[in-house]
Amino acid sequence: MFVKVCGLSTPESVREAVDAGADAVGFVLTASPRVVSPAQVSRLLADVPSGVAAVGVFRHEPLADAIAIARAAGLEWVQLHGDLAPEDVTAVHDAGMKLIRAVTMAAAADAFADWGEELLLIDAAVPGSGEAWDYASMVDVTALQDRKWLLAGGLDPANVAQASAAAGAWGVDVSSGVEVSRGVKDLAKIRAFVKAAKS
Ligand SMILES: O=C(O)c1ccccc1N[C@@H]1O[C@H](COP(=O)(O)O)[C@@H](O)[C@H]1O
Repeated sequence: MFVKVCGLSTPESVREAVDAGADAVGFVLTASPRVVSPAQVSRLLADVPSGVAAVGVFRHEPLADAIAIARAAGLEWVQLHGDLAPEDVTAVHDAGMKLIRAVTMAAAADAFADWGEELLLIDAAVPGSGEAWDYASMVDVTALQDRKWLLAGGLDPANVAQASAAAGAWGVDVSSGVEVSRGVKDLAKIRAFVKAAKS
């Protein structure tokens, strides 16, 4: 199970996620209680080994701005929430970056199709809200069969194993469920989440 831990803003939380076995770490570069600056991300990357994907998270920014900000931060991955078109996937790749394309669980069926992105992420209606949803509703979506896709929204150490199995997800992504309060990560929960997801 691929595990991404998102909304990291301190060296301690980055090190905990990496040591626990996370496959990807996320840095929020858009309006959020978890927002970090590109300069902060550059410093946090010192604790991310080459085998772990470091992802810049954006929502509603113009694509060119997101790419420029991610590049300034030293990131090779972007996670884009908001309205995207298939051409945007090409534009991210043309910029030499990899893409997590984020859609909500209520998106039109076409949004679940393979547009060529590295990973698809299926989230609650409001990203980063900690809101759980009907994960099992994804298990029969034909477009997701044999796809690399991440489940997100309302996951935590207690529900991640059951939720990912119910959805048929290839991986998971978490933010709120590993926090002690909004925007403040709980190191023990990060470790417990990765362990539960990979168990
Ligand atoms: O975490 C945020 O604040 C955020 C803001 C804007 C876009 C995406 C954001 N995070 C993503 O939301 C989910 C985590 O949701 P939850 O908090 O665990 O319910 C994950 O995909 C994050 O990358």
